[in-house]
Amino acid sequence: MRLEFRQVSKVFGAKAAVDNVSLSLEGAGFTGVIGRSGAGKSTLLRMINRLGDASSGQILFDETDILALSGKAKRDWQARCAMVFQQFNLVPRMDVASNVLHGLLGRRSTLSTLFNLWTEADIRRALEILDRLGIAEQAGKRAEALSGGQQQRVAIARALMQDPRIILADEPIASLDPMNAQVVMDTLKRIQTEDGRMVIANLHTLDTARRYCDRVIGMRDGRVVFDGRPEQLTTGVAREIYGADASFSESATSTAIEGLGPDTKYAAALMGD
Ligand SMILES: Nc1ncnc2c1ncn2[C@@H]1O[C@H](COP(=O)(O)OP(=O)(O)OP(=O)(O)O)[C@@H](O)[C@H]1O
Repeated sequence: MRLEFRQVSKVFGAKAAVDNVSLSLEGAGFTGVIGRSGAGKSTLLRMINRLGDASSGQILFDETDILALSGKAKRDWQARCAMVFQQFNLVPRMDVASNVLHGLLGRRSTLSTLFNLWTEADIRRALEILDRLGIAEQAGKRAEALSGGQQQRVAIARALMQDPRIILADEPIASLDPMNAQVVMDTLKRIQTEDGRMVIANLHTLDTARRYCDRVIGMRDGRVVFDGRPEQLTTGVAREIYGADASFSESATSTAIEGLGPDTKYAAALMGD
């Protein structure tokens, strides 16, 4: 599988949130997109599954121009590239299993959705996915009763229900404590390596990008300013991506997954959040 951006831009008013980006992703890798707040990471991701349309350029998936899709073809594409969000976007009062089954929305008739007419096979699959992600025992609970890390795993389970080729994760761990962040990142890594899905994740910390990604894309002011392997992501390169001055410190972008990290408020301030 191949996802290719050809001179893609997205303009809001006079501002180019994404500015003439060309890049190509091949196969089932784990790609991290990093950059300070406002660099254009979310805008880039949202264009892939057509949550936001590009102003110009082309995005090709295996030679299909996905920006030209409409109607059913567009909905089918959106099911093939599922999105996971920072705030999980679950239905809080609904039980976990139903939240997962809602991943099938768009593939079913409105009527069967309205009356919760899931097939037995669908329900079995939802439970299998929850089991695989280690949260089967939560299936009957309301989503809002779960911890943030568990909720994000439910969101990933909902995404998997669509059997997507691509998983787009927009700051999937930004609202989680270090322990839960690690569980969620491990989960994303597993479904990339075990299932052969392409994962593209916007990440706000360098150590996470280094630890989980095969490839890192650095964005600054809408442009791709770095595209390489995690080991090429030196402190100097990071400084260029984040545009930080001499006070930039590598550890300031750490999530402290290992429990050694810095004050994350300081990191957020440094990156302009
Ligand atoms: N709907 C919109 N209307 C106007 N401007 C927008 C809109 N969405 C994004 N922008 C602008 O586009 C730029 C890129 O935003 P984007 O959210 O893609 O950045 P980001 O790197 O994901 O940042 P963050 O980490 O804060 O989410 C920002 O300057 C932002 O203000």
